[in-house]
Amino acid sequence: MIKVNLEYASVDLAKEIKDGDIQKIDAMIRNKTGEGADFLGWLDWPKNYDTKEFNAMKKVAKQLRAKIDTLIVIGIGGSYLGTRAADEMLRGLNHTDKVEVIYAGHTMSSTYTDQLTKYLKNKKFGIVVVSKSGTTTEPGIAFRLLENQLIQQFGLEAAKELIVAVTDKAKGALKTLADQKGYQTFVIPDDIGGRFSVLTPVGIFPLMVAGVNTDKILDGAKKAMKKLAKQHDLSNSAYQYAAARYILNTKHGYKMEALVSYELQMQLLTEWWKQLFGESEGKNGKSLFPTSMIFSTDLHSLGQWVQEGTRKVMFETVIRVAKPLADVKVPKDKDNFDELNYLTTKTLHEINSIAIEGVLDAHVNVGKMPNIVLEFEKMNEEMFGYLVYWFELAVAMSAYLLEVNPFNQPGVEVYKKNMFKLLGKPE
Ligand SMILES: O=P(O)(O)OC[C@H]1O[C@H](O)[C@H](O)[C@@H](O)[C@@H]1O
Repeated sequence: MIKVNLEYASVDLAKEIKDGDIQKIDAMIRNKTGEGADFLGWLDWPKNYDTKEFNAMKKVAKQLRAKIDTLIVIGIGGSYLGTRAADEMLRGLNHTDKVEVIYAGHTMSSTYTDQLTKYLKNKKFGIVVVSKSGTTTEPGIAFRLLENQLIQQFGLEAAKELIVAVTDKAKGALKTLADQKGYQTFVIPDDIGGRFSVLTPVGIFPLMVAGVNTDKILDGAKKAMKKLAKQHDLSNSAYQYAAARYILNTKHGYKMEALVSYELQMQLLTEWWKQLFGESEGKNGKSLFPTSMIFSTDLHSLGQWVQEGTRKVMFETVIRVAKPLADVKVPKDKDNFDELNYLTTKTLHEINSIAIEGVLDAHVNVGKMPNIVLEFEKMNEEMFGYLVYWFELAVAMSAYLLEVNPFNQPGVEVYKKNMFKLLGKPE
């Protein structure tokens, strides 16, 4: 379902990396002998997840969905980006669905929070609050505010049916609070870190409430798991991608990778990818800075920089989708004042695909910017599950190639400590 095309990348895997090194790291991942191996629960998750819990989630999600018109998903980082990535990629602007999903707790903006609380005054809303640690400040504040509002609007008893928490099985303030107040909880497994957790209740439960077919997402992930588990060397496409970006970074001197999609509805997917790669690899003074662009949108802003700005700093990784969720025809117009009739023999997706060809040529051959092309078969639920698993395996390989632990994020604590000190948080 994903092919890595290195035709435009100026990388020769056979010459620039030893297949033996890839095989060694693959064995380290599979045998769980590398640094951070306690957090490899995602590796077998598509076959190991608890179907009983998933059936219970389906039931609760159905009940909640029947009661609300708006779902507030509270969470930050790995506790929200994957859900929103799937929601936007799969549902997008599909307002025919009965539940609108709004995200909170990923910001401390007072303006956003105030606007949200006002917007919810006339809504029948429910809350899914997600936090692995159960102690993160942003979702904590958002939950305190919105829980209060929900209780005021619908009463204490109703709150027990309108609020669900996804958190650690035993520890953290959120778990204590949910148990004390009688809110339903679902579990984030101990051995799966936040940014690897979208296929656990973290992403799956809110997506169920949103009406997304999560069985298909998990089918896609299982497909990826099965296929990639058989390929221990550079025949594995996730490893090809990891190796190519590693070579561009460490041997050709590139410092940044921009993930580019021509699908507007993959914008949040690129945000999810940024956390996955940024937190997994940005350690010990190493790794590429992960950034992203949406084309053709950003060709009209950053396109100039990409074409002619500083060279040898950034390369692009382009997602090319073969089959979109839907396609549109450009209509014929008898007057043709806008002079677009020449496009009416093509669909919008065909035009978008031709744009990719033109841009690749401009950026690679004229602009001398390497491009890795990721060929995605389609853009549906199955594909979402597949690509999540695929990128997770790729980042594990990629971080181990850099000799960093893919599964911790010690640097994130530095700002938090400062902030808590300044805020006078009790020890
Ligand atoms: O799920 P939580 O414990 O609330 O954490 C949410 C996020 O915040 C932290 O600061 C971490 O750096 C992220 O990896 C994590 O995804």
